[in-house]
Amino acid sequence: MTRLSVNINKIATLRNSRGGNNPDLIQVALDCERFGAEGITVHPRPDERHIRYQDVYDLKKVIATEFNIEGNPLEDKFCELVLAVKPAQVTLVPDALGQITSNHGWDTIINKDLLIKLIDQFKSAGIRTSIFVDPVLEMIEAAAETGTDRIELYTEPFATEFPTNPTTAVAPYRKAAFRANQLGLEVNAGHDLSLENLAFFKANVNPLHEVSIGHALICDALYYGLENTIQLYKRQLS
Ligand SMILES: CC(=O)[C@@H](O)[C@H](O)COP(=O)(O)O
Ligand SMILES: NCC(=O)COP(=O)(O)O
Repeated sequence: MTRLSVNINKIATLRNSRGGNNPDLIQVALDCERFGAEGITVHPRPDERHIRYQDVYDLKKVIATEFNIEGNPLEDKFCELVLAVKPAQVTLVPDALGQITSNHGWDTIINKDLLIKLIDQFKSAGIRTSIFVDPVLEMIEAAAETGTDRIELYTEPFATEFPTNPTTAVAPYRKAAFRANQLGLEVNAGHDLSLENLAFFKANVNPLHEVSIGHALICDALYYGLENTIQLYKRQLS
């Protein structure tokens, strides 16, 4: 089974654009769960341009499915936030300050000692860990040596190449998931997954424990409505 975790960053972007509380992030998270989402993902950034740190504390109080917090552990408040909130999962992402969106995975070889320390800290607090990586075998092998529970495969390159050459686009991900599985790592995936490319990705990448999807899903919800959209995405994963 592949779980669908809905990333609600874009709901917070819309809310923040007018300074009030419309749409209500907490209500949207609860509705995503009611409509079938198996998890909620947020990726707070230091500029709080979408998810605010306070949102993360507020969400934790109400979320009944799996709460996944993504972010860079080198940012000032990130580790403190995650350790206080204790989500089901933390996904470590090596984004630079001010980056528009995530655009690469960790170099798990160069950062291995740092990652070992962080993973130990989060796992000791009972939080499942995931490391955001490109589908490169050496990076996955080094990730396994950090003690992490999972990796999250960064899927933007797949999504970009998918329309012209789906088989070539998915090949590195298929190999990466296979190797991760051999090493005892569970596999998540995310970034630019969509209604168009998700079923093909799922059919080729095994095992796949969770996908986190935000941008395309929220765009689709403008046309199909949130409930229908979540059901459409879940159908791609069944
Ligand atoms: C790690 C990842 O791929 C997503 O969390 C993505 O970076 C979402 O962040 P933004 O919504 O800020 O683009
Ligand atoms: N981890 C990926 C994620 O949470 C959502 O990425 P996107 O669907 O907004 O590109």
